[in-house]
Amino acid sequence: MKKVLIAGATGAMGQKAVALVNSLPDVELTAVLAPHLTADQREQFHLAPSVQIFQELNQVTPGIADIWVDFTIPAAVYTNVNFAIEHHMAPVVGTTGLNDGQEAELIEESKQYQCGGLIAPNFGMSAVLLMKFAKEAAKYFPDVEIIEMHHADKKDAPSGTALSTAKLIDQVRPNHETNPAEVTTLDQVRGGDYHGIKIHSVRLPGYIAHEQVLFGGAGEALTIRQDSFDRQSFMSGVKVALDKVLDLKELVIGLENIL
Ligand SMILES: NC(=O)C1=CN([C@@H]2O[C@H](COP(=O)(O)OP(=O)(O)OC[C@H]3O[C@@H](n4cnc5c(N)ncnc54)[C@H](OP(=O)(O)O)[C@@H]3O)[C@@H](O)[C@H]2O)C=CC1
Ligand SMILES: O=C(O)C1=N[C@H](C(=O)O)C[C@H](O)C1
Repeated sequence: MKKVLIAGATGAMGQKAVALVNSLPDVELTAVLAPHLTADQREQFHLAPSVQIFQELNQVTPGIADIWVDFTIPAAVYTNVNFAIEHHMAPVVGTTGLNDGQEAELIEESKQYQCGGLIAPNFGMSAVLLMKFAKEAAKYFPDVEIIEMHHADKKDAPSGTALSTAKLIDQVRPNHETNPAEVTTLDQVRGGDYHGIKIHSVRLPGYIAHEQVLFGGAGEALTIRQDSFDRQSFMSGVKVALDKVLDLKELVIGLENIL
């Protein structure tokens, strides 16, 4: 039986992850890390009496879990994953906000501690495929912009998925010309800029998680879009990660690399 700790267990994604782990025969939820969770809220968050509740990272008992699932906040994820690796808990990370330098450090650390893990900016199959298709299309359409649309409570912008999409496109797209005569009359109206790829972040109630990649060419355009209408859709990817993470030799970035 694989033992699992869920960090962020009371959040929108954490609650889905608790339900997933509770439903699987070969994994056991042994602990949660949740800053404001108290013992009298166990039932509300579907936590068995055996599940240890930790409100602070430094209270977490080494050996309490084999796998560390993280759906927390950008400000906490680096410290959490660092702690998980140092205590031989294989991280399965959905939390966004790690920068390239932090990811590189965590990969090195995972090698040093011989602790495999996965960081997936998106556990949904539609987003994984969108990124793959966008990378392919960018070889032929160097002019591209990304629009990501999320629920109004999302704490970070751009989304981790949009940033990953831009990085994948940047790896393959040929040089392209931007319009040198462009004038803007409103601050940041052209969106954020990742190596010349514009990213536009929309935050609205009613939305969950959606992304469009728009490619423009001479007399034609290609639009690739994915929609996550329900957070349950991310759980098939989390399940794959739970199945495979203990076999990984180091920290891997991207669900597509373990499918
Ligand atoms: N990879 C993927 O497929 C997906 C990734 N995400 C990402 O997952 C993350 C969480 O999203 P979501 O569930 O919607 O966010 P929520 O705001 O609903 O949940 C965040 C949770 O983290 C908890 N938390 C805050 N600080 C800490 C800490 N230091 N240690 C442990 N827990 C902490 C919060 O507790 P409290 O409220 O008590 O402060 C809350 O329960 C985001 O980064 C989001 O982008 C989201 C969807 C899919
Ligand atoms: O905060 C969210 O909701 C999501 N976050 C991830 C991201 O930033 O890409 C994944 C998905 O878009 C949902």
